[in-house]
Amino acid sequence: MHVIELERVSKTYNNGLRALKPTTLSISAGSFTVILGPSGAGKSTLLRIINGLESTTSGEVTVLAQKLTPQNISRLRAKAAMVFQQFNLVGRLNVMTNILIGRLHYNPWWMSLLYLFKQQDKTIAHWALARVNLTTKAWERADCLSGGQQQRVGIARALAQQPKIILADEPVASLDPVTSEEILTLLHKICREDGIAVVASLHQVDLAMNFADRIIGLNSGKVVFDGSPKELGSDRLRKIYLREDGSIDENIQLGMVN
Ligand SMILES: Nc1ncnc2c1ncn2[C@@H]1O[C@H](COP(=O)(O)OP(=O)(O)OP(=O)(O)O)[C@@H](O)[C@H]1O
Repeated sequence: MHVIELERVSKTYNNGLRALKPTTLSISAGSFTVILGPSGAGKSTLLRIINGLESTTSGEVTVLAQKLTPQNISRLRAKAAMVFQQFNLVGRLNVMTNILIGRLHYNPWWMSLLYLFKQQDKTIAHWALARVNLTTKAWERADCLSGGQQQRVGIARALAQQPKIILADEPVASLDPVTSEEILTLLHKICREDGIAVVASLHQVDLAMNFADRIIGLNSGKVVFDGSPKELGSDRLRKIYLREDGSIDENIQLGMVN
């Protein structure tokens, strides 16, 4: 079953920049997909379109078998939770309240204004916190946690939405290599055990190779590779990271793949 389907979806920003060329692809339930590509390739644009945070210029987005429309966007957004590079926590609030923010989709707006939550929301938030192994930090201020712990809270907040999809926009870009590996291990475990499809954009090719079922390579808004890590040889990787002037992004270690 496909949880995400894009049919000739494109995006041109108001300044005329064509961030995504017509793209057709689908994502299977419970799969772990990594989007690779140089800076400015359109990775965030693609993720934000799936979540309805960015409008499309053309084409159709279908999430959980329903075409995205202004009428259903907030309901479907609850099922496609986002995880961000900068965690997007409210630093002055404690961890538990940050996780409960994931439940706001399900409550009336006036409850969210007052940070009021139902008992069921609290039960789900406790479960989500345990899922990321941070139960002992429930009442600490979010901005007192390490980067890795803050990202765990970001993942718990996403889980509190009870999503079918997690869209992670460079979830480890602000973390050291060991913590990055831990966070991706956690996302991978959640994907496998809870059957949640994860779509993550990454800059690290080695992590993509280790964790992805499928890699989508974007270059200048165009899908230039779509396959398993095994199929990603150095020639294909070069194609993903090729700049318009013919040079290759120097941060990419082409030796990582055969
Ligand atoms: N709101 C916007 N208005 C105009 N141009 C934008 C906007 N958002 C992104 N862009 C441009 O669209 C292109 C794709 O941006 P996007 O953020 O999707 O790339 P990315 O692959 O996620 O890059 P990075 O790895 O640096 O985050 C870039 O050239 C960017 O400057």
